Amino acid sequence: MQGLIDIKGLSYSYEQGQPALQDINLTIYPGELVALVGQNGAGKTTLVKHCIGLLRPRPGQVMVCGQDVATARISHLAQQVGFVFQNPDHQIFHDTVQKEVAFGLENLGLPRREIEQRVAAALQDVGLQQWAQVYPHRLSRGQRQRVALAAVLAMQTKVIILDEPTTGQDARESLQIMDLISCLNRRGHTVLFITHDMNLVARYARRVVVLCQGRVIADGLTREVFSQPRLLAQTLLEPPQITQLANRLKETLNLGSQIVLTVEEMVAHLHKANGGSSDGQGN
Ligand SMILES: Nc1ncnc2c1ncn2[C@@H]1O[C@H](COP(=O)(O)OP(=O)(O)OP(=O)(O)O)[C@@H](O)[C@H]1O
Repeated sequence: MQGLIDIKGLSYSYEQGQPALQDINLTIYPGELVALVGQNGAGKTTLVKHCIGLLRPRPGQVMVCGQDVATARISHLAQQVGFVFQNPDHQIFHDTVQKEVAFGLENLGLPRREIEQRVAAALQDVGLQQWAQVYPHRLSRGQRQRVALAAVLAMQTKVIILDEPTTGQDARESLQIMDLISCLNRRGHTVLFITHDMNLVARYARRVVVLCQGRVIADGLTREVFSQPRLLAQTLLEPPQITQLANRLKETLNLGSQIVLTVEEMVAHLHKANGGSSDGQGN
């Protein structure tokens, strides 16, 4: 299958810096929901900036929806791939939420009625419909993050990339954002998200890519990657606590080689160990 994002031999160094990326080879396929993880400075943001044309490969090649980012116009890429920055204030600059979300659509020259419909739908998706006429910087950081997400949703891009989408959200809002992202993925968007939260990875991502010092050190099913705690430790990451607890109780729970990713799975295994019948495997 052809990848929507296809990265070959990508390396990158900032001026006078250590290499931020070294020989990255990575393909993201249509319909995937992939988590990109790694400790601070591992190169995650640098990698995704190449996918939206903010950085140009040197050397290497990055193809996004069939376009080579080395030569594609950013405005063309923006119709295929949407990007939500870690800090929403880097992308919010209009004086109402409505105008902010409409901006990309106006640049595309869409009819007024379509713009209004898309903006309303996007604001509804992120739960901000009643804030349409508000000055964005009056909103909380979590709400501003959702304004930025709405602006991307309104563009209806095939690919959505999010750099730590739950930063500034409380636990309930984080789950709401991730549920929305998961819903967008089921509606057909291909999603790549950066996070430091391994519980979110375990709950939402079927595939995880681990970066360490600019290199991909693991890329596979979340369940398989989290079954290798020593590999994760190279980049100071740990599987979720529930996964670690289940590993310690492997024999009691009769888990064999099965990996537990969520509390719900743990409960199912406990139930089974006590004579119930659920197999508890999700992703
Ligand atoms: N604009 C820049 N100029 C110089 N060096 C940079 C710049 N941006 C990032 N770097 C360096 O490149 C390396 C990778 O940074 P990057 O921001 O991609 O990592 P990250 O994994 O996204 O980190 P974090 O989780 O802290 O956001 C780091 O060593 C960082 O200091």
